[in-house]
Amino acid sequence: KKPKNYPPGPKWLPIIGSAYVLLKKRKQYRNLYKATAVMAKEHGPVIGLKVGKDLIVIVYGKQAIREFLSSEDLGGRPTGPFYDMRTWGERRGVLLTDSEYWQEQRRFILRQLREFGFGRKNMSAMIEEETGIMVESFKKMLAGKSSFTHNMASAFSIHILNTLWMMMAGIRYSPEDKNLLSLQDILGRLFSAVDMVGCPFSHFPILKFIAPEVSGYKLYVETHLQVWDFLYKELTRHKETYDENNLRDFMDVYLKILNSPNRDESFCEKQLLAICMDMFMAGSETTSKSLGFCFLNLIRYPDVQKKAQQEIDQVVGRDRLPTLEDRPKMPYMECVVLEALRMFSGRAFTVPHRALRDTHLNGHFIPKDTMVIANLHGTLMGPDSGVEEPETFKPERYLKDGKITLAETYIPFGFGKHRCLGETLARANVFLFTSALLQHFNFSIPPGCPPTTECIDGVTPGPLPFQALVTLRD
Ligand code: HEM
Repeated sequence: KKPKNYPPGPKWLPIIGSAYVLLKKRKQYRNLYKATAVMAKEHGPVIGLKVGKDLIVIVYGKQAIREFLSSEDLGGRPTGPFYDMRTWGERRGVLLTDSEYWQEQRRFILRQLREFGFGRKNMSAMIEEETGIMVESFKKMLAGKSSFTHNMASAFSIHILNTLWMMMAGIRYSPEDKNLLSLQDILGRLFSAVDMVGCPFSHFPILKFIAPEVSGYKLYVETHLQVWDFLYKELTRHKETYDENNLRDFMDVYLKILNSPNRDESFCEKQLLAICMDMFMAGSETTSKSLGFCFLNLIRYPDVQKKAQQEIDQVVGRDRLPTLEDRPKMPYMECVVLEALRMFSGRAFTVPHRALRDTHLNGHFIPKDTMVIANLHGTLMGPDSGVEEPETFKPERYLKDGKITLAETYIPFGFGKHRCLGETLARANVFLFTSALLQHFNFSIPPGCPPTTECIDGVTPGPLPFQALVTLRD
């Protein structure tokens, strides 16, 4: 039965609840973010759903999103068979990262990542090396000609995986390496098996038993195990080569804590693997798809590209790659990054939260354990976002008198207790990859191949494959 004053939403049918409306609308609008934006028009900024056994609330619109992300009561993380590490943690007997544990781990991760990867110097050098590799591989693809066409929607994923894996385990693979390609493949399959608002088998647990293949359960378990094994092998290697006086990466710093006698109980080996898994899940597709949106728009808006290149030429020149030290002198490029992030997050959702106790949102009752998730389209592109022509790629919108000014509604990384941990790394990656490529190449629409602006529906929406004509700059 619907709880009293539960947020308005489509009618509930027995057993399936409102899943059928969500599915129908999703099919009609081809994207979950569009479907839920339309539902917000019908029902208001807080939409109450029931999918199978789960209560799910979707939040849309700038004010409701602010209230949601500021709420302590809504600061839990989902439990149960779900997209993140917990499911797989449960099977493996991990200490569940419920809210308190997570906040402790979160503080630790942020502190340590500042040293291995997020600290300005290390991070810049690490990403620059990778951008250099990407520029060289593009030059190879020219094969003596002045231009070639390339699918830019998926061009970045291997390189972004490398930057993440460098930070976690100190390993850089060559772009053709078997291990790296297999990791990319496994993660890709894992993403296709899950969904931001859960998977069929999490809402209808019986599907696990009666339809393991069709419900996606089998694929989900298999791919999780593969990533787990990949991480576990590396952890074993780290333990064998560990040297207390030479901490190489995030795994080593965590091992140091594990070796100390008075460590807190939330620290354990499985927790470390779970964090690595989370970082792959949260950091790989998000960053590479933001870069995909960036280049999709750079070919659609050649004037923006030209302006960015002028700034790069002026500040960096052509003799060395751009670094993070150049960033304060490149406000236009910085705005290109901000706009690319808006294009990505404006079609995405926050991570799912869970109501820790009975509470209220926007005047409606939210029972304990309801899953709550925000559609960021509401605050970054929606009608009340305050963003003019939200579908237009316009870096200038952030520049006021030569200074970058961000509106309160600009929250591509969320905010509050679950604010993105990887913001610094993600922004550095988008900045350095985009400026290094623009420094060396022009990108344009190949004759007769206009790109589509439709995007892939899924956990993280990305541009559909599109070709760019890549030409060496003179
Ligand atoms: C362009 C790239 C990225 C975007 C747009 C992005 C965006 C977000 C958003 C919107 C959230 C949810 C905030 C909330 O629910 O309140 C989030 C959470 C998170 N992100 Fe990112 N992210 C990006 C890259 C990364 C990277 C590179 C990493 C890791 C290295 C990362 C790690 C995380 C983690 C661990 C969380 C969960 C935090 C928590 O629950 O406490 N993200 N991100």
